[in-house]
Amino acid sequence: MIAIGIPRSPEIELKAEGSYGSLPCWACLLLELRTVKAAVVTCGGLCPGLNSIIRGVTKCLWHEYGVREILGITAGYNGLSDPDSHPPIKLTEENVRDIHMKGGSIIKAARGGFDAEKICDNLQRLGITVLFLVGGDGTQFAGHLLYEAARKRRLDVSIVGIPKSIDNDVVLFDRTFGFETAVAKASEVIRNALVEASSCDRGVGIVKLMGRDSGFVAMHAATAADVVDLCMIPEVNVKMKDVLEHVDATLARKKYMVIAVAEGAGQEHVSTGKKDDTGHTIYGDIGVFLKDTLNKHLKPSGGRTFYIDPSYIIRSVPITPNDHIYCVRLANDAVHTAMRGYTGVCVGAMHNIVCMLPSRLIATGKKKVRPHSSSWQGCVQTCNMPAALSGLF
Ligand SMILES: Nc1ncnc2c1ncn2[C@@H]1O[C@H](COP(=O)(O)OP(=O)(O)O)[C@@H](O)[C@H]1O
Ligand SMILES: O=P(O)(O)OC[C@H]1O[C@](O)(COP(=O)(O)O)[C@@H](O)[C@@H]1O
Repeated sequence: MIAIGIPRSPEIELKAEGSYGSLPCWACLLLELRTVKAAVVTCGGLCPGLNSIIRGVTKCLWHEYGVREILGITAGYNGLSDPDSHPPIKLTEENVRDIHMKGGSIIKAARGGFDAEKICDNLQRLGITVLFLVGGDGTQFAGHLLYEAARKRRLDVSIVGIPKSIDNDVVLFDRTFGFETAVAKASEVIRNALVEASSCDRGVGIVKLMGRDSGFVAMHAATAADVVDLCMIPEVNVKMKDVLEHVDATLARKKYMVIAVAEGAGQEHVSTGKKDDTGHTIYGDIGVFLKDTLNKHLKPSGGRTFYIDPSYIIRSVPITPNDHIYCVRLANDAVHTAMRGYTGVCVGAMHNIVCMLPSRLIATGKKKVRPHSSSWQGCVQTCNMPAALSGLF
């Protein structure tokens, strides 16, 4: 594993030196293991693989370090700020044994509830010395704030983030866990849409996929399914006139077609101008807009749409085998990172090597599809989309 520009937690280093003179850190940690109390929390929306991460962290702590005090914090940051209302559960080697077989998070994932000072109080009160934060850029931003607050108090706690995003929109790291699973499920749904569309004269299957700000799921699923004629992503603005022309040309050629659209695509046509309580933009429904617009457009010629919105089905499925392997790797490396006293960091793969980076870097924004990239242009080519919809003009 590689550490990029990261100092070790000074508090932990000082203590180790004070207690054990010049013993190497690894040995110090082995001697300190009796005092380790770990906790893991899952924040934000669901994503395939959360249970694999919880299990991987628990098993690594249990078997590699002999840690027996492991808490699953329930309901995201709510459970850290207010553990009396959201009591933690004990994680053991036994009660996590088979949890990777199902989707979701056994400790529940949630938004809201972040309060750095209250969380520091509770970390002290519960005696937590190692904390794993599983969540997206928002969670890791909050994780950075928590690291700063803990540092000010000189709390002996290692805070290590494991970035999560079904949209694969986490910056700097190669990919997020769960993304491959989402693409596999989304491709399957796209093929269902093909069955409907192609079993009807002038049928148009529309599949709306997750991706508020980044179109990786739609792009990869469209490319992988290899039956899509139009893919729309948030990073590429399109004119409805060009969309309708492409629909007409495709139907004239094939008599049916399939559209994969990311939920954040085409917001210029459906913008609500509103934000929710947590400050996130409320997106207009591009899927329903496309369905209604195309139904109106196709009615005179006898065509129709088949609209599928599988969002929560996709993110609630169990993890695929390769993705599970990635989760185990991330979980193990997160544990090794924390047990060496690093804090305020996230772990993830860069060029397929698991690295740790300061959490504040992960929180600097969202990764986006680049319209000029070979991935997007490859998707455009696979879908046989015209230049006007390619994002190049
Ligand atoms: N700027 C912020 N300041 C404080 N807490 C935040 C901030 N952004 C996110 N959080 C906390 O992290 C949680 C998860 O963030 P969110 O953006 O909803 O999902 P994700 O982690 O998947 O990006 C939020 O509900 C909130 O508790
Ligand atoms: O309905 P919820 O739970 O607010 O979540 C919806 C959003 O979460 C996402 O799945 C993204 O979440 P992550 O990238 O953090 O996994 C979006 O694609 C979707 O719009």
